[in-house]
Amino acid sequence: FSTVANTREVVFPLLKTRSKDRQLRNLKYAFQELVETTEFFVQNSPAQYHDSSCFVPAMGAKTELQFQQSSPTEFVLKVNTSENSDFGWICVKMFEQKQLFEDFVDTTCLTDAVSDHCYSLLPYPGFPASSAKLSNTAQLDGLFRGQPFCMDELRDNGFVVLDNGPKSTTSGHRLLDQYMNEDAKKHSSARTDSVHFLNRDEAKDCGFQEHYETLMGIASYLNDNMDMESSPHAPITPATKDNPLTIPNTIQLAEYAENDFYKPHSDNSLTSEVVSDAQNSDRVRSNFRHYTCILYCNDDWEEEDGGALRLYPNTRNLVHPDDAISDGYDFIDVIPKNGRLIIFDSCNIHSVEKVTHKTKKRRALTLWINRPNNSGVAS
Ligand SMILES: O=C(O)CCC(=O)C(=O)O
Ligand SMILES: [Fe+2]
Repeated sequence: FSTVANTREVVFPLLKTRSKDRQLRNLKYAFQELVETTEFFVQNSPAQYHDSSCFVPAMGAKTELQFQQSSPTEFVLKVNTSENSDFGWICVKMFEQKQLFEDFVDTTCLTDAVSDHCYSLLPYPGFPASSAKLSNTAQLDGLFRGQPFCMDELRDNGFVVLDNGPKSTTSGHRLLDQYMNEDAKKHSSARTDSVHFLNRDEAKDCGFQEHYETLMGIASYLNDNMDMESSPHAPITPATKDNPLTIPNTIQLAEYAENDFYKPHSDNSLTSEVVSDAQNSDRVRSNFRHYTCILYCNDDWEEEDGGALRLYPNTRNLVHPDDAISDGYDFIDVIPKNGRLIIFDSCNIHSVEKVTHKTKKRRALTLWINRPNNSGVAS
């Protein structure tokens, strides 16, 4: 798509058909159906209706759309807005109904506009950490008190492993497994596990309420208990009152079966953009994630079963995750034992080594704690 003054457009190549006339007529009907079935769009006036034009009330009456033939081989969606994000939203709405158009035009150009739009949106900043309505603060206190220097460890080393988190049972694991279907499978070259985002009710239904609340409670605990003075060795700046940690409302359930893996990556990578502020030579971060918290739920997992979490503690400034391996950075292997909880700096590179056991499932519940203020994300 291109920008011409205040008109932005998406050009749809017409698919080759025998009946051009019918194709063009059907495209106009498709657009009318889009306008009629999506409240986001409203027809301009009955008189103009046959022009396939409409407006978008949510964006002010001035944002007008036209959908028309622009050449013998192309149809074009024209949007007269100066706002890139308005244009992006319109493409998203059209994408949601793209089956209306698919038989007549190639909609790939829409996919590009939608993904550009999604990447341009700021990540969601999360809810206040104190909004976690906990029924088990005692449990959380116990978790951290069992390891008196865990806050210092987290601050100074960028990770801490706690072994007294809630444990789960085989019958509970079976309930979690119900969420793993073909849709949950990650068909990606970077990772092959299956994932589902569990909300509070789902966690409760499976008997994982304590797991959910423990994970959700960590951010509030860190806000209250972490030493606000930054240590000279600290790889991470701790949260402060001005830059508190926040939480989402779901936790990721991920399952790895035999041969599943997750290649080295950062949960909050550096983008190729460089911060313009001369005082800060860091590049722009891709999201608000500050700490990754993972709680493992596995029946007797052993080292020889594979599936270790391999964490490279001093790699938060690497742009290319594979450099952690090729440049020989130090790493630790964390065996995903039942009830084990790891908290680490989300910027550090880590991987899940290939699961080698033939039948065991490797389950992990992950919560990403955000720090939206002063995060390094470009605004
Ligand atoms: O399950 C793990 O140990 C790590 C998973 C992970 O890196 C992720 O989901 O981003
Ligand atoms: Fe990760």
